[in-house]
Amino acid sequence: MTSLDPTPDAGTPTYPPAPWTMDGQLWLSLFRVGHDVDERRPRGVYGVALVSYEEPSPLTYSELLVARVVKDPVKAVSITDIWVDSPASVAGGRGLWAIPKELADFRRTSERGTVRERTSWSVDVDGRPVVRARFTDASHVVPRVRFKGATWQPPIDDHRDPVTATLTGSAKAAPCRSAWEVAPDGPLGWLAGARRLASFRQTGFRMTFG
Ligand SMILES: CC(=O)CC(=O)O
Repeated sequence: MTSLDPTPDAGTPTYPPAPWTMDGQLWLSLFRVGHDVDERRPRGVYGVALVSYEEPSPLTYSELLVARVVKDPVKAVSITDIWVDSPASVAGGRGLWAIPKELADFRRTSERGTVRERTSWSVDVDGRPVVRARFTDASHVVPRVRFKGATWQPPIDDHRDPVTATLTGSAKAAPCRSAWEVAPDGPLGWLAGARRLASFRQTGFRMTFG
């Protein structure tokens, strides 16, 4: 895998060139936020996902992201908040696609029975909780389905214009049970009172992004 140094500055982590073909697993819940939070976070439905990017992905890391669907100027998902535990992923996400990644600490434990799997996640920033979440699912027994979509991100850092990126892939996907605790005084405190609508798990996804 070749790497790109996004700027001539020493100190910026190198990252793989786009597109990234990523393998992993994902846990997603949809929440309805009943009030406008700020300009980037109007009232509406938000997806909150925990993702584990695994071998043979060109970068392996854990991720917490919050996103909503936008229709203008394109129909796409726009990520409002995102943390990962890989400095190279932060640099690549920001440099290639204007995805506003920051660093956090992640812990995940999983227990698999004959059919069901139970997974717990915790995410902290600077030693302070952001979210805790628990899931129970059986997605590893369902057939694989294809998905495709796009992200649209307003400019950050050195970007002058919004950035759109496409994604296509497949995964075993099924509804799951979830329980979330969002730290009310943490960076996602604006989600703390939101109503959970549904939860899904993707096992064994492979997607090409960008
Ligand atoms: C390719 C990516 O940037 C995926 C992600 O980390 O959100």
